[in-house]
Amino acid sequence: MTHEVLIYPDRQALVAAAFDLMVARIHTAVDERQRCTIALSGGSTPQPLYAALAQADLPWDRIQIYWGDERYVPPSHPDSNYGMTKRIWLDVAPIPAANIHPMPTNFADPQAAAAEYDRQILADFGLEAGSMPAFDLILLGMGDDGHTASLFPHTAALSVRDRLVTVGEKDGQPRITFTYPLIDRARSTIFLISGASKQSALGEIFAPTGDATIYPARGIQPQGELLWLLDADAGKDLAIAC
Ligand SMILES: O=C1O[C@H](COP(=O)(O)O)[C@@H](O)[C@H](O)[C@H]1O
Repeated sequence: MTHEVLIYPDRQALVAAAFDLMVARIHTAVDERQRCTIALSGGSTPQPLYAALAQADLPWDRIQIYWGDERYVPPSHPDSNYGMTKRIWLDVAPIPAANIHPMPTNFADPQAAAAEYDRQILADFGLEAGSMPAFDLILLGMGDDGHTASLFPHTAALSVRDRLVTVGEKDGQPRITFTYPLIDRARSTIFLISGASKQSALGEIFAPTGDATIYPARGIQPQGELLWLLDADAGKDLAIAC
């Protein structure tokens, strides 16, 4: 399977490439399986991509949208990954409401929220407990510290192998996150990474040896396609290290 690093001159070119790749993966999935299951990242980097997708002519009724991680806040909170995506993309595109599957953040115990999303995904995919579904496309970002989804350095979520979804933690605050095994089952995993602040973590992630508990994005080892899309600011000097 393809594992590739692609470096684009600037953020605009990065977003254009990610848009073309996502549109192509959506059409392939719909042609082959009559639907496309996508898990999205949050944060700032994918926002222009989501704005572009909002205007795209896509088979919206065939697209099922999930999130790979979420901050434990209500959808109306400025930090909500779902809230951001809704405003920029999902409120604009003609996607049926039933095809949008935000992570729950209304349980008193975030573990219960993670368990509920796990259950929902299995039910939506028509699978039994203990199965690991294959998303058609998982979009990932990466923080300056090398975290991806809400798999943060030195946290318990990094060791969870028996569930689809678990509780992550950032600075003592809970997050909900896909686990490594669920991400690794995806048919296509696309990292979207922009900006010079990501250079140092990327250097560690692409070093021949290293520790995924320090740089969690290093632990992503999908059996399907893996594409690292970087802009030149993020990928500076990386071609040498790869
Ligand atoms: O907290 C998060 O951060 C990462 C990276 O975000 P960015 O702002 O540096 O693009 C993101 O991928 C993740 O989904 C989000 O919850």
